[in-house]
Formats: sequence, C-alpha cells, structure tokens
Amino acid sequence: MGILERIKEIEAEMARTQKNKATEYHLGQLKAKLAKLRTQLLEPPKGSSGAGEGFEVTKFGHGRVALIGFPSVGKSTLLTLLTGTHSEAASYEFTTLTCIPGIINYNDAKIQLLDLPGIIEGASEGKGRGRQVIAVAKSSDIVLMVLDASKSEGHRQILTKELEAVGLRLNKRPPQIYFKKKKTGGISFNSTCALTHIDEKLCYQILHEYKIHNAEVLFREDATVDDLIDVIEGNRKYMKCVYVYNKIDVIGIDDVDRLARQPNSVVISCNLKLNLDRLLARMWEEMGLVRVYSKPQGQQPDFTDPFVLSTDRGGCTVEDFCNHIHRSIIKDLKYVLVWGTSARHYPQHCGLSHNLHDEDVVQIVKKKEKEEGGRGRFKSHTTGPARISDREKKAPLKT
Ligand SMILES: Nc1nc2c(ncn2[C@@H]2O[C@H](COP(=O)(O)OP(=O)(O)OP(=O)(O)O)[C@@H](O)[C@H]2O)c(=O)[nH]1
Ligand SMILES: [K+]
Ligand SMILES: [Mg+2]
Repeated sequence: MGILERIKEIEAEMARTQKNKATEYHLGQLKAKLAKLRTQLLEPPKGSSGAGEGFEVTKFGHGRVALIGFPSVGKSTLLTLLTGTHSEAASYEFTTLTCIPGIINYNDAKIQLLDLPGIIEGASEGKGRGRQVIAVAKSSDIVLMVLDASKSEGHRQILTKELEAVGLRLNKRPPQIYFKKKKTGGISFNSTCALTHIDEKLCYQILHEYKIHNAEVLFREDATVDDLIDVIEGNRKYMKCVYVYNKIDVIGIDDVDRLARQPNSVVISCNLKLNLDRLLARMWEEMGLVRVYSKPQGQQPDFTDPFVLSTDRGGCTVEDFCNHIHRSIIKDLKYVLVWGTSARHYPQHCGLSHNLHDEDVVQIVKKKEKEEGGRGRFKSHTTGPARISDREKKAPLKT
C-alpha cells in the first residue's frame, strides 16, 4: 500500500473513532502514525532537488514573502500592483503555473514577493502543484494567505489545514516542551504545570510509536498530543501569516468590517487599490526587520542605505551588525556608539551583545581610533529612547 492510501486509511479511522477518555490512547497513537507518514511524504523523491521545474527561484533582497491562496483570488493581480512585475491575471482558475518573483521596495529595504499557482484541498498530498507551492512557502519568511472576501470563510481553515499537514505552523510559537533523546536510562517524564490533555501513559505510548525508549520529556505548559508530536518530529516551521481578504469591492460594508476585525487580517481591493499601504505596513511589521544605519566617524549616516538585520535570520545584536558588514571587523572593535531607541542616552557606548532596534544609527570605534565628541544633533546628554525623526534624517548631523 502506498503512503497516500495509508494516510487516507488512518484519517478514515480517526474520523469514525469517537473522542472520549477510552479512545484517547488509540487516537494519540493514530495521530503519531499519521505524522510519521506525512513526514515520509515530504521527503523528496530520490535524485530530485525537491523544488521542481518552474519553482527554483533564487532568494533576493532582505526577506521573502509568499502569496498562498485558492485559484483566482487575485494573487497575480496583487503581485503586479505591489512590485510592478507583470504576472498574468485572468478570470479562469490556474492562470499562474509557476513561481513568479517580484520586488517590493519598502522602507529602504528590498523584499522578494513570490506569486504562486493557486492551491486546492488535497494540495499537501500532491494535488495540482500543491507540494511545490508549499515548499516555496516554507522557504519564505512570512506567508500572505490571499482569500476572496466574497467566498466561503471556510477557505481559510482548509488552507491552514493543508499547510499544517506539511509541518507549517502559522502564527503559533513552538510548544513549551523540553525533549531530549538519550542513549540509556528509560523515559523520564516531568511537568512544571498541571496537564489536562496528556498523561504519562499517553506520552510513553507516543514515544513508543516513534521507537524512542530513552528520553527526557519536560512539559512547561499544558500541551496537547499534537504539540508533543510536533516536538518529536522536530521539523516544524513556525511562520507568521497575514490573512489578506481581497475583492472587498464586491461585498457589503458590514462584511468588510467583520473581516477586518479578524485576527491577523487585512482587507484590500486590488481593483480599487484599496488599503494596499496598510497591507505593506502589516507585512513589514510581521517580518520584524531591523534597519541599522552605519555612521562613519565625522560624517553623516547614509539614511538611504541601511543594513537590514532580522531576528529570525542571524539576529540583531551589535555583533550581528558587525559581522553583516565584514567578518574581520570584530577583532579590531573597541566598542560602538549607538543613537536610536535601543540607546539609553545618545550616543551610548555599547558592546557586542547590545540588541539594536529598527532605525538605530551605529558608529564603529576601532581599537586605535579616537572616539567622536558628544556634540551635535544627537547630544550625549539626551536622555530616554527616542526615534530618530524623519526631520533629523534629512537634516545634516553636525559632528
Ligand atoms: N472584483 C475584483 N476582482 C478582482 C480583484 N483582484 C483581482 N480580481 C480578479 O480576479 C480574477 C483572478 O485574478 P488573478 O490575479 O488571476 O488571481 P490568481 O489568484 O492569481 O489566480 P490563479 O493564478 O489562477 O491562481 C481576475 O479576473 C481579476 O481581475 C479585486 O480586488 N476585485
Ligand atoms: K486566475
Ligand atoms: Mg495567478
């Protein structure tokens, strides 16, 4: 029997099993079996790179955003509007058949936006180009789930389920479960709080399903069986997702209002170019990018050309910033001077572990160099965090 048939069989068995205390262990075991099969399904066929023809797009810019949605919700129309790169749009389904990249210039950063074919229910099991599309989504920093505001609200759940089936977790944080495989010693099971979804026996049973007989498990929250399986599998990807309801031009104002109030949602109309600026701002927020402007001694920082750091990729400390410029900088570094919201006073002398904020200005002071005086626009006696205003960015920084 193939993997897909076995998945179907287990799903059918789960559907006909009543949920109660007596079936809890059996259902837990089925969940673990299902998760194992889905992981197997994700392994690329032997001899292939995994991406598939038309989907191998090189990463570009400071971040990558994927457009995921059912066919004809307006993904290509949106890409064309936001990036200026033309992607064919039409009223028939599956107009887009490959991955089409475009670039958004926002806040002096470059963000790669990817248009993708529409996906449908069953995509995670290989329907349509579902597997390739989801692989691209996984390679992104955030997902924009594009939905047709005039269609069923169930679409959001269907797509979320498809993405979850391949190990994507949207707008969730990893479960607070410590898990470590051991060579000997059996299973040690502990928790720091009361557990209402799982007990020692069920935990053992799931570990047994994975043929794990020696391990340390510590629950730091009231987690579920699904959470435990996620931690054991260890291959889950936790991503931010913004739900983008397009085509609000064809629905009533009450419905627009209701959709706009859903969590993590933005309502737009590509046809009327409505609310696209809000969508970009939201995308920027979720990406958590940090722009740092480098200030050479005695000169103005270049406010048009930031170094862009990311908490998810690499981190945002002074050390990360230095390494971003050049690996050799750290060995000659004495300290850095920081202006911006991360500084307690201007300029603050900071070491490698200092966390930088978006729009900070940093001057590197090398071991031999003399530091710059505290005079000028960002005075050293300035107290409290303050954003460097747009006006200050434009005005010359006296040094
Ligand atoms: N009323 C309305 N129609 C829109 C809007 N945006 C896009 N459309 C229309 O929706 C249809 C589908 O648009 P596409 O951009 O091709 O959608 P898609 O999601 O890329 O579709 P596939 O590539 O087939 O998955 C086209 O006829 C668009 O003109 C909108 O804001 N309002
Ligand atoms: K279409
Ligand atoms: Mg399209």
